[in-house]
Amino acid sequence: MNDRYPFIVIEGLDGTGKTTLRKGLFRLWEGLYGVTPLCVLTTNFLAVDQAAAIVTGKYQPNAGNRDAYLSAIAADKRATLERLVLPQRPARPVIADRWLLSELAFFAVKHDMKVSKTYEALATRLTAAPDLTLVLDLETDASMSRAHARQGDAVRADWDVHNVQSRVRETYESVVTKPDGFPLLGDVVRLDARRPRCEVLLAAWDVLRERHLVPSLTAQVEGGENHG
Ligand SMILES: Cc1cn([C@H]2C[C@H](O)[C@@H](COP(=O)(O)OP(=O)(O)O)O2)c(=O)[nH]c1=O
Repeated sequence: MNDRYPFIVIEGLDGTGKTTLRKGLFRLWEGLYGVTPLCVLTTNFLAVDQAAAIVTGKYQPNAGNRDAYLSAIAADKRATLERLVLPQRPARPVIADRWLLSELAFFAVKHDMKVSKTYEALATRLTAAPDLTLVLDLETDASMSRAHARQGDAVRADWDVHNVQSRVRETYESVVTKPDGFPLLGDVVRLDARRPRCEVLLAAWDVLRERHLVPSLTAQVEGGENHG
């Protein structure tokens, strides 16, 4: 096992179980290896001068602020890579709650922008890809009712509605079925999120193991190595 830990992205509609899976992976890494992952979000407001463009472009999207928003999230992602993800990878895995796929869907749904066009705009600014993008897939009705049942859930009328979420899901699907066109997503693996959460966690862990993204426990014991 080299000392480079993986950068893992979890994508999926609200309510599909991203937080649940992230917490499960976090505990497995801590419990099995004594290594605490770093968890980041799709936007971390690290490019401070871009914060206003991010908030306006996300919550009041219109044709006039589209390009400024795209450029702002590219700058924020670049700052997140340079200041959080890349420096931490020698020491711990990094798990992102949403990353590029969510942005492709936002621009497709809100601005009718082709995913290839959004991708190109972001790709020119990004220096590194995750090893893996896990896409939690669940019928829109089911994800929405899970999300709405959540305590304190803030529902947005222009986003958390069935026809919008269905279009977001269709966009995910269009990308997941053509991953070769989107190398900055890393390996893209769809997980069936209808299953009980322990099965989803096991499936995700199997994907990591198959790709040698988790250290082998035997090697660790034999080598007396402790990554903590
Ligand atoms: C994964 C999962 C979550 N839930 C609940 C827990 C949460 O209240 C809600 C949403 O899960 P959550 O993990 O918060 O999803 P996301 O981060 O993608 O929005 O659904 C279930 O009822 N069953 C499940 O299998």
